[in-house]
Amino acid sequence: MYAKVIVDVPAKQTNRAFDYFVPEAMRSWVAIGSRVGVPFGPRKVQGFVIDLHTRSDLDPSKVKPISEVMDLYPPLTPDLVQLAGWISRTYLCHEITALQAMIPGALKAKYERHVKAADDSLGGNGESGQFAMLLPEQREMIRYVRDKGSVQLESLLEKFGSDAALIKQLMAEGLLYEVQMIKDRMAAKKVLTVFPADNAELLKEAESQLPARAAKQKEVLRYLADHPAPIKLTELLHELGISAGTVKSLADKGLLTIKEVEVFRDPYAKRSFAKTRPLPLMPEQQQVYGRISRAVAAREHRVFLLHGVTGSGKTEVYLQSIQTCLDQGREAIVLVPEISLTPQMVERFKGRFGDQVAVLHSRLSHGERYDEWRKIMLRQVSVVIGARSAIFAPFTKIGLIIIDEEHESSYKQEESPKYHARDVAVARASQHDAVVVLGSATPSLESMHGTLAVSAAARRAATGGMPGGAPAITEAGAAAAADTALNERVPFELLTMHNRVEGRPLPPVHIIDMREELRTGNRSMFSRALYKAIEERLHKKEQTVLLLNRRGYSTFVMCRTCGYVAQCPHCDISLTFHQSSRAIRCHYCGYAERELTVCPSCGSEHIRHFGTGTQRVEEELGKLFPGIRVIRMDVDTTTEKGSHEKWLTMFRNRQADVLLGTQMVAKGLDFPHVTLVGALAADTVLNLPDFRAAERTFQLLTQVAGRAGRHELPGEVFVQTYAPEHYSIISASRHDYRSFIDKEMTLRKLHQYPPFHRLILITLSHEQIPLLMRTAESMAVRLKELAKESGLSQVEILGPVASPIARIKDRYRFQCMIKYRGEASISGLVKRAVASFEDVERQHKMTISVDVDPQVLM
Ligand SMILES: Nc1ncnc2c1ncn2[C@@H]1O[C@H](COP(=O)(O)OP(=O)(O)OP(=O)(O)O)[C@@H](O)[C@H]1O
Ligand SMILES: [Zn+2]
Ligand SMILES: [Zn+2]
Repeated sequence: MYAKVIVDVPAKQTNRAFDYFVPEAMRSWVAIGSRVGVPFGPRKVQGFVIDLHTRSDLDPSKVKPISEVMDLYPPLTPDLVQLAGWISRTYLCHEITALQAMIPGALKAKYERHVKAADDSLGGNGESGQFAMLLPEQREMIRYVRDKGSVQLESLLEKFGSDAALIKQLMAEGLLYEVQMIKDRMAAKKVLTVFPADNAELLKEAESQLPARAAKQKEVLRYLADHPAPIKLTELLHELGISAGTVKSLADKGLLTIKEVEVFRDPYAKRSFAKTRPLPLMPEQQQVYGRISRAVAAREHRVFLLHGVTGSGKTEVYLQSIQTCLDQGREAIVLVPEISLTPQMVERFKGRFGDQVAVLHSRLSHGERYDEWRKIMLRQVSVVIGARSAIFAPFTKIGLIIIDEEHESSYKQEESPKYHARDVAVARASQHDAVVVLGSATPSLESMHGTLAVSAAARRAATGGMPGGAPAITEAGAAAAADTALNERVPFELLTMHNRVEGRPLPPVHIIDMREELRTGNRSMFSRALYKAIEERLHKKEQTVLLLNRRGYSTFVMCRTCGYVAQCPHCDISLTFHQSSRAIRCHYCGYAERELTVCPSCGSEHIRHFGTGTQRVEEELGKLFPGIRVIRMDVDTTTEKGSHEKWLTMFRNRQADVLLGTQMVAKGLDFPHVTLVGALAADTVLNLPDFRAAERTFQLLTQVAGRAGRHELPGEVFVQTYAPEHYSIISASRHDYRSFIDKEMTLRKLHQYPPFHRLILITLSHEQIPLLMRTAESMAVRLKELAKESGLSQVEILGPVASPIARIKDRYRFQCMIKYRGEASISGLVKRAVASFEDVERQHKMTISVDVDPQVLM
């Protein structure tokens, strides 16, 4: 039997499967999705089996055998392996990178360098010849390595005073040689557990026969007869105040056994979740639930876009739809944005489905994540809730995939593989004939466009070709054929919930023109109206949420005398001030220096951090309302594990009057006493050079406004802005998604932006501008040539231009943008263009990165 293996060497030359022989003894363990260790050149590397064959096209004598199988059960399912191929072709990344993204960090291979001694290292006749010529220390080393079999290089260096030259010499002479070992980063956690003999009578009898001086042993036996369940060794010792020796001697007598048992690190072990029952649904919820659950029951691959206003009860619809899915014996995946993966959200799912739920998010430790993932592997759970990468949960019978807040840009991964979880979800659901629900109060333009694409898809199906009849450049062969099914997009079906639960009204939103405030002499960051509203809430003991959108509003450091702005010496961006460390820091490369007290340019002392940081808002609140209790949530206050949870619990328990924060306070929160929401600077995002600026502004304002008045108490919202006439702000203030989407769609179409045109961003970076510019120029030329050659008329190549952030870590950056229309896959074209620059990449250390459907254009 032969295996096709993708090896853990992310490079263009190795981005294909290699054939390996599967030795007889391993046959029952090797399957598609297995992790294996294989010889690769002089080294041993980890790889994934993506296919199995009875024969190989290569000369059998040249095919090397697999050296080890890493797991008892393959960590990837066959459908995930297929999906990885699709991801690598769709997002133009190495297949190994896609496969690695699907397993938890704990399973990523750790390569250890070990040293072994050559068989004849002691010389032909004992310790003579070559050996005798060595330094005493070197002889000592060889003996040591021989004794141990193999020694990790670092520990050898440590033991022998870290003189690498001595070891190098031994290697050069062939007396020692290096081998590579593959280790997991993390192992399953095991604890010693005591299993009493299962016959209580036997234990009692043994107890009575033991001599009186064995009092401790007698006590253990009595305890175990009364508590026949297995117990952790440490617990037993603690419970009875005895030593391990006592238990050991009972084990020797065969009255109990001590075994290592796997335990799961459970981040929620100490929490209990009150069991909840399905709520009777509101009429709109009932309708939507009916549509979804019928599709789930019919096992049809369908995609629903659920547009439900804030507080319309989308979560309850998700929960009941999942129940339908579980009732069929199938599994469900729920994706939520990282920042809204709050305890409150987890509680709702754990409360309904209890131990059937696994939770995957980045705040878990490596070990906790690994254990949650293993619960999925071992089929101990049937629901997983998690951030982006939870879409790769190794379930085998998926019936339903839910993406909450589907418009969130965090569903796009910014590093390779640069996949969009929404698109991956649709592809994965099609593999399982599963239903996808995309939920949001502010659906993205891309998804809304998906609901309009019905007729286009129907047309394409009829003609069997690509739009406009242009031939698509895709890859030849079986891979492309395998992708066709995953690329086939079903039209999205729009479901709408216009009303909040119990007919509660959406809160009135007041737009405050901050220019007007300034003209009439108010220089504070709070408008008079918002000030009054907060005062009123304090008086009535109701709560306030304040949003300060930090994006585009960095707390940069500026000299008020000469205008000097502190910049990173390695990147073209300004340094930002960090209160906790009193340092100024670069967000891109981590460069940091101490806070400035005098201007390095003019010597003035009037240099300070600028921009309205949450910190300054907190200070000002304290001045305006003495005694006010404020909880501040931003990157500085939420780095500590569990801090997020702590702040929100405090706020829910009404231990604070104001919750002040960045985007993280805008989503998902559901607190009954919040009656006021203030957005302090609504328009900061509008100034970013990003065609999605208006969409982001509308979404953020709608979401944060949605935090007010969700329960009995009516709410009210104030939006402070310098751009009160902007349509995104006006539409958000009227809760008018329709008018926003119409206007925005028209503009996108006019300017040929997504969702009407699609984008691929190619970024090149290098330390020297001339070479970079030349390469970027020829990249654009090459792309144009290829587009022309293949007769793709609807492809436009823009650039090259300097990237908005023109330098990062001392490397300059240029970009080319490809704009194209329709569903035509032009990935083959881009791949060929990039491939023709392989030599430049290698020789000159040029970096070329490709981002398909980019979310960030910097
Ligand atoms: N059928 C129902 N009957 C009574 N209360 C309900 C019902 N459905 C939902 N609720 C309650 O209404 C509130 C709002 O629901 P939920 O948080 O699910 O809204 P949502 O649509 O997810 O809102 P958002 O998009 O703002 O997060 C919650 O407190 C929820 O418990
Ligand atoms: Zn100055
Ligand atoms: Zn920097």
